[in-house]
Amino acid sequence: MAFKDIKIGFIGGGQMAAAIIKGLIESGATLPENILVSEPSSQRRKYLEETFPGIKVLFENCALVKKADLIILAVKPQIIKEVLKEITLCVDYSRHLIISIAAGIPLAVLEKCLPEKTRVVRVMPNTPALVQAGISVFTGGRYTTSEDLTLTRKFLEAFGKAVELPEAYFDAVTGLSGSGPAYIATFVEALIDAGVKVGLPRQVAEILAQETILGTLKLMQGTGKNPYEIKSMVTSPGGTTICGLKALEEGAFRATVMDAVEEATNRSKELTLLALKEED
Ligand SMILES: NC(=O)C1=CN([C@@H]2O[C@H](COP(=O)(O)OP(=O)(O)OC[C@H]3O[C@@H](n4cnc5c(N)ncnc54)[C@H](O)[C@@H]3O)[C@@H](O)[C@H]2O)C=CC1
Ligand SMILES: O=C(O)[C@@H]1CCC=N1
Repeated sequence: MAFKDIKIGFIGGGQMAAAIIKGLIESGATLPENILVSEPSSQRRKYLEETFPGIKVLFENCALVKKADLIILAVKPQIIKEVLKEITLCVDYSRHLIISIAAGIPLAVLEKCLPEKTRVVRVMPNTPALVQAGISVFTGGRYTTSEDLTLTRKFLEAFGKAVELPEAYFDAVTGLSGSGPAYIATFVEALIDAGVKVGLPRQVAEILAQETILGTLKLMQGTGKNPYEIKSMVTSPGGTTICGLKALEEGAFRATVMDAVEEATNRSKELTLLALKEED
């Protein structure tokens, strides 16, 4: 079946589902008519209908499963088992491919809660999907075929880049790229406040902070230079930048960033342990 003919059903129409839906529609990968979402909140259903004209928004998860080929589990990890229990009778392993984006929920748990032989893929996307600049990591389960993985890649590449990795990396991936947009946004916010602190009007600080981050990444990608080389290009002996860098070192900037990624990774591991423990 061509990708454009596949019915894509999202269970849960929150932040991440909406980011992916916007990416899918704006990239032209599929038509709004091929997208379905099941969502219990009436306010959210109204928002989705108004934001993405043409998509089908439902209340019931099983009704969605019956109408879709590719099912995206986009609910919070804490309720995923409840949702799996609800849909398991409606899942047809020969028709459906299930993609879970839930942080910390391992394939083993997903497969155990679904009918035998169900083809399941675990994905960790991130919010830049909203503007087709996402980075997603995926891994196939026990029953996925190479066609399923090709289809998954096609789906993910509609809203950014996709990398296939073993499941053992998923907690670390969640800590880095899954949660990463929040760290970067916090850094941008800090730069803006810093600009205001040294006397810049806030609007000026906003544009300078954003363009500096965007420009530095483009510089890195455009020249192929590594972060150390980019840093050296800016840092003259006895100049201004080295004084700023010293302050970052005194504030343990790099250790703090490492701690942030490690804490998020550990939380992902905790969610996994919790999901596995409930299995006993
Ligand atoms: N927000 C992010 O940056 C990322 C989120 N994720 C994962 O995506 C999943 C969704 O996260 P968000 O979109 O941030 O959460 P969210 O809270 O914005 O969305 C979850 C949606 O599920 C709906 N929902 C609640 N109970 C439901 C049920 N029984 N059946 C169907 N829908 C139900 C909620 O009303 C809500 O709209 C989580 O598992 C999270 O770990 C993964 C990568 C990045
Ligand atoms: O904070 C969360 O739970 C989700 C998972 C990855 C990014 N955000």
